Amino acid sequence: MSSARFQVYVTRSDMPECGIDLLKKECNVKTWKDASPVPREEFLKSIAGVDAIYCSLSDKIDEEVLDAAGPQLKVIGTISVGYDHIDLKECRKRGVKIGYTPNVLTDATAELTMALLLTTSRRLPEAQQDAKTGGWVSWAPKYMTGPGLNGATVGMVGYGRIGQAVARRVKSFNTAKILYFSRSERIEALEVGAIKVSFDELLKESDFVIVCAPLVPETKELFNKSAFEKMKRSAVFVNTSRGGLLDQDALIYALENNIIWGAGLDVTTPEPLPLDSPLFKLKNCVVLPHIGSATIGTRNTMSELTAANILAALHNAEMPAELK
Ligand SMILES: O=C(O)[C@H](O)CO
Repeated sequence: MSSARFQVYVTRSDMPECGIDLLKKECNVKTWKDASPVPREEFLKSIAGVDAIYCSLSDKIDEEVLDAAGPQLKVIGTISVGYDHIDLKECRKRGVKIGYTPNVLTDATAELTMALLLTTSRRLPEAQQDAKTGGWVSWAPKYMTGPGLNGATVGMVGYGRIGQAVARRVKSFNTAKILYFSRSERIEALEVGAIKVSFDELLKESDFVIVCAPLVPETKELFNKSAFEKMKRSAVFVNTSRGGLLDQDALIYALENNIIWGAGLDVTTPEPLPLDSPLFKLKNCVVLPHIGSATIGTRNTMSELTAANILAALHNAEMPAELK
């Protein structure tokens, strides 16, 4: 084999093999030995001289990492559609390309968003717990009741690929109205008759508020105390995007004081959420461990796309999914 094989560092040992195998055909692949995020010190030490880094959303890619890798670094491939863990400006400054995984996880994430919404609104964890522990005494008319989607107004915050896929699914539940808040008017909204409104109007009108917007400086802590106070007391809040879109303490306050009805979170700050977080103690909150895209097929496709992005960049070819 020629000595010109590319050097790639992979930040955990359990990345789906199909992508790693693609890389191995052409590259020397060095992988962190454990199925957990590589410790920072180890990461910085291990990437000196590499051409590419295959990382996940748990790895912060900043100036220090780029310095530690060195000027030959060509590409960062992240197995995620979110890129808030990467310093885009710094990458751009150094000509380091970024590959990510849009589109391929849209359906899986939309499915999980619906599952979380229904799990929260229909109180499934609480109901199962009750059934298992003797709380199910008899059928009772008000027992385990919660808000339904039929006839409801649903507000989508963010109307990109995932937001649209959620809206299509929501529509099939016979909702009365779908509202959305987004920087620009979205032509795709016509498909489900979604109406663009201001953020405040969405908060005021919606029975369900679903967050599908990316975490960027403009959306950081968009949901603060004042936002929760503008929502209906009967509202269900669902976030499958990033924990940083909300002030978590403000959400805890809103849930503890019945300012909103309930919340379903697939993302938190930090991740994993510490076991002593008040969110775990609240009956009106469902917390999942960031599993939006976790179908077997989706994760395999994400891994292959991450590898394809890296290989294309290494060969100076067009990347299948470059973050521009
Ligand atoms: O950004 C992403 O890709 C999701 O949050 C995890 O798959």
